[in-house]
Amino acid sequence: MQNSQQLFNHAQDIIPGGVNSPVRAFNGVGGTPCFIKRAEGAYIYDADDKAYIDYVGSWGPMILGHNHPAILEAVIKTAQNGLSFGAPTELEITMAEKVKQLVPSMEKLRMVSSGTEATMSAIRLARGFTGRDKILKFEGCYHGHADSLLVKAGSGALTLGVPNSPGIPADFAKHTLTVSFNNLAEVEEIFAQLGDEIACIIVEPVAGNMNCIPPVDGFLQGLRKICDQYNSVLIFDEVMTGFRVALGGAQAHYNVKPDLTTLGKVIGGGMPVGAFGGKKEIMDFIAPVGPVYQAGTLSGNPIAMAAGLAALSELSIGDKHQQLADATEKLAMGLKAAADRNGIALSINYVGAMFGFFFTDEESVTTYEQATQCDSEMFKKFFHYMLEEGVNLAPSAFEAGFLSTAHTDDIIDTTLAAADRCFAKL
Ligand SMILES: NCC(=O)CCC(=O)O
Repeated sequence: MQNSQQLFNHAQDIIPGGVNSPVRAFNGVGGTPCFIKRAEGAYIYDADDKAYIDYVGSWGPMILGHNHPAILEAVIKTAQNGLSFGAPTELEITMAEKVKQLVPSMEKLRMVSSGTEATMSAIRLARGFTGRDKILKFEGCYHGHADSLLVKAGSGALTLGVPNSPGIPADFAKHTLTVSFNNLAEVEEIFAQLGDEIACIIVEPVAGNMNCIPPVDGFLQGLRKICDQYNSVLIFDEVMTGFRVALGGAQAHYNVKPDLTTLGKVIGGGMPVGAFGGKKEIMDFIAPVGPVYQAGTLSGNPIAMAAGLAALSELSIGDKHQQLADATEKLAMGLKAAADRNGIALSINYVGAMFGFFFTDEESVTTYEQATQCDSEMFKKFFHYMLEEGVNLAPSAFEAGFLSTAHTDDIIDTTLAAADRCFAKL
């Protein structure tokens, strides 16, 4: 059995950067990514059999912890009937009903195989429905890697310094307008000039791809009002926040109803799944009912539906989101206290089971500028000290952290004790 370093050396010969998605490559922090052998609950285990408390959670899906028995059982049982049919199944209806029950603004929805597919399809639908080409997004928000959306993008694109990726024709990118997150005045200004040409606003209601930046009071409500005024479609990209900041997502948490919602991550329980949906009249513009084309060989795949349904069902039992919010608050408050004890300036944001911390003197971080001006060298050091201590954080200062129901008080205490030692070393 090879260790992570040997595997990484080998992988780089045959896979670009040794990884199948750039955020895994440790570009933001340097060093060798941990190759993972297995995971259970709040822990992942690398090729050297070292255990880590995991705050990445496969970048979001693992809200019930890794390898949850109910999800595993659903996958195994469903797989025995065949892996894919390319024909409709009852499971897809059950899934659509479940999502609609939890996120009522999704009157009709369609399943896809990733968050990128969900946002790409939602954008096309908004354009087809309104007959307009321009879209509005926010700097530092990331909505997957479809062409129109890789403009001033967050996540790995921001970490690698390629928020405007080569390969996207200028003729495509020119239709994507960008303004500052949490700045309603800029949105109003651009709509005053071009409102009749803007098909939609797409926004992460809590920005999770430039660290973790919640919306300021009135921001999401303001976007709703502007879209109503100009007959533009309001799209909440809840790939990260869906079923995470509340059972009904950020739209339930902040009580703002979008026209369309995109989902991914938690909805697949760890399998490749995404979904988009919303108002009936808009969704009925999709083929085969309407003219806007969208399709997928593996869309609504039975194993993926079974895994996702098991995750959503399990998540609906009891008040898991209160437990998740309490655990996240304990972690956030504890990190802040540990930083204070060691004389380190730290600012923390958290909502539901999502958090981010910033090495900065600023009391609160609400903008892209603030997030990108934080001390990234300090983050790199802290990341590696924590990794040595057996705590796995997202390997970039621009990614939110995630908790799961498997993160018990004891596990958080262990994390905080490690953080205390790491802050002391900075
Ligand atoms: N913020 C990063 C993601 O959400 C996606 C993970 C990936 O790009 O691999």
